[in-house]
Order: sequence, then C-alpha cells, then structure tokens
Amino acid sequence: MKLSKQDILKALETISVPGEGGNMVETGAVKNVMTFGDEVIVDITITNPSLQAKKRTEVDILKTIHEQVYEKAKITVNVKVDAPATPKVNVIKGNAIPGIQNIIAVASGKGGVGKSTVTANLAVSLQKMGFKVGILDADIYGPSIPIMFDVEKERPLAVDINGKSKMRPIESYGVKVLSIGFFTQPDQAVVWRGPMAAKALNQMIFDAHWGEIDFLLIDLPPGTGDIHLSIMQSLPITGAVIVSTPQVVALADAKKGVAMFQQESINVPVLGIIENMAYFTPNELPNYKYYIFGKDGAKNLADDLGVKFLGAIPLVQSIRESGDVGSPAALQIDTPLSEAFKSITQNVVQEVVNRNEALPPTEAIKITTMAGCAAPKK
Ligand SMILES: Nc1ncnc2c1ncn2[C@@H]1O[C@H](COP(=O)(O)OP(=O)(O)OP(=O)(O)O)[C@@H](O)[C@H]1O
Repeated sequence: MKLSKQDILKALETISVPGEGGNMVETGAVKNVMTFGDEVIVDITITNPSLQAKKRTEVDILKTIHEQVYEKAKITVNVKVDAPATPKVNVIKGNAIPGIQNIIAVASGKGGVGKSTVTANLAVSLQKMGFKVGILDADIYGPSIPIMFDVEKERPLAVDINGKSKMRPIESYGVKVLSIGFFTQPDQAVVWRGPMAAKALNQMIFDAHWGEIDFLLIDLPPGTGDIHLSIMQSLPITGAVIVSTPQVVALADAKKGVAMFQQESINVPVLGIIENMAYFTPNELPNYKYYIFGKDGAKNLADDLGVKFLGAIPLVQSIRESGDVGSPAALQIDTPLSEAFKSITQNVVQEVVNRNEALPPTEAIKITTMAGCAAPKK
C-alpha cells in the first residue's frame, strides 16, 4: 500500500492541537509529512509544553490516520515543543503568605458533585503523607467541612502572636480547619457578595495563626460567580482542582469552571480534574460497575481541555457515611478507597511540583517536603 501525502494532510485537517484551536495543518503546526509506502512520518510543533498535550497530539494523529487513511499505516510522530519565547510571568497574585507554601482551590461548576468530600479526603491523604495541611472552607452557601471533620460545635479561639491577636484554626485529624461556618448560624442563609466573601477569607488567611502549612486547600462555593473572581484575584492561589461527576450537566459546568480559572484576568493554573461518583459498585456484586452518571465523562473532558485527569472516585455508601459522621474515608488504612484517594493526592502533588517548576524561582510557592509521597516523575 502506497500512502499519499495529500490524503494524510486531508486527514490531519480534521484535528486540532489541544488548546490551540483551528486545524493542525491550517495553523501551521504540522511542519512536514513524508510517506514511504505504508510508512508515514509527521513532524509537528506545538506550543503547549505539557506532557498531556504532547501525548494527546500524538494519539490523535495516529488514530486519525489509522481511521481515515489506512488502518495498518506505520506512523512516526515527531512532536516538537516551541513554547512562546516570552518568559512566563509569575501568575501568583496577592501577597505571599509567610508559612503557607501552596494554596489549592478546589472548585466545581455544579453544586453537590462532592467538592467538599474530595477536599476533606485530599487533606487527610496529604496529612497521612506527612504534609502539613490546612483547609479553608469558603463555601458560603453550605459550609460542610466542619461536619466532615466533626468540629461543627467548635469555635476558633484568639491567640496572641507577637502582640497581635490571631485566630487559631481548629485542628482535627492533624488538619487545621477554618470555615465560614464557624462564624455563621447553621440555619442562616448567607447572602454575601464577592468582595465581602473575599474580605472574610482574607481575614481567615492573614489574621489566622496557621503556622507552617505545605498545602492550604480552599473549598470554594459551587459555580463561577463574582465570589470566585474576587477570591481568585485577591489570594495567591497556586492552582485549582476541579471536581465533576461524569454527568453531562455537571461537565458543562466543570468546563465553565476551567474556563474561569484560565481567563486572562484570573490566570490560575488548573492542576487537573477529579471525577467523583464515577461508578457504583454494590457490596453484593463487587465485580459490577454501574455508570450511573455516564462513563469517563470527566476524563474525556480533561483530555479535551488538555488538562490532567487526576483520577476517579466511585460512588460508595461509606464515603457518604464517613462524611456525615465526621471521619473522612481517606482515614481508613489500606482500603481500596483510601488507596484511591492516595493515588489522586499523589497526582495533585505531582502537578503542583510541575507547576512550581514551570514558574520563575522568585515565587513563594515551593514545596518544602515530599515526605511520604512517591518521588515526582520528571
Ligand atoms: N463518592 C461519593 N460516594 C458517595 N457519596 C458521596 C460521594 N461524594 C460525595 N458524596 C455525598 O454527596 C453529598 C454531596 O457531597 P459534597 O457536600 O461533598 O458536595 P459539594 O459539591 O461540596 O456540595 P456543595 O455544592 O453543597 O458545596 C454528600 O452527602 C456526600 O457525602
């Protein structure tokens, strides 16, 4: 079989480089195509330096040529990365916070997809790995972190630090917690505007005595409103993690969430997407997986958007129960659930390391300890 260069180019015109828009031939990304009998060599240059973008580009090219031109074609794809020459600006906004190394915003477009559950379990997994961890529960519509850490009746006390009165976070399972829920009545509907919420959160960060923290997780309210804009613009967020179920309506909102973080005025790196309630396995049928909300939706969305897929969490009764009794499932020892959360947490840490390496050395966001965590892959 002799392949024609024209056929290959025509096939490549049907795909684009992740995140670059336009078809890869028209944008000039495809630099050269050579054919020898049933062999094809494609040289392509992309601007996105992430491993996923490279891998995705390669896979798309292989798949497209196999599907549209010749299924047995022997294809070599040479992907070159030509990142923009301008040095990356440090996207960290606001003042660096002494003692707090990384701030990770946990967000979801849609409500009720398990953002707080994921935040709580990420925190516990990070703590088990040896990191110093804090959670700032910023979900003004329904702060649930105090319940998940069994501290809903607690109230933070003031401590004197160098002559200044500071709020001491409540500690549970080795995780320091401050929640907007500690300052509002449980049945009080909180109608706050963005700047007010951002101010309250600023106080909970800057006027609190967090001590040394490797990861401060912020449990954001659901949605993409002005509250998010205010928070993102005023706090030095290292990166954002998006939680979604595989359901179409949740994915549409998750996509808006990713777009919000990536827009120019916000520019917070998206560390990746976590798929929650990915499938249901009944106790009595351990080999069955029911894809109640659809299959691989969040994974496919991550691929489409060129962001990392951080992992999937099943829909399991004990996750809900452990959240309700204030003992996050990740506290379990060597169970499939605690292992699943551990693996996702390692991916998050890896992405933070990657992200910090990609920024100038001046930023105040270096990870200082990798204790208990698998060494990052270079
Ligand atoms: N993987 C899971 N398996 C079973 N139940 C889950 C799972 N994830 C979350 N839940 C349950 O779903 C409900 C909603 O979860 P959660 O409060 O974490 O969502 P959320 O996205 O933070 O909600 P909100 O929009 O109110 O902030 C809770 O009762 C929680 O226990």
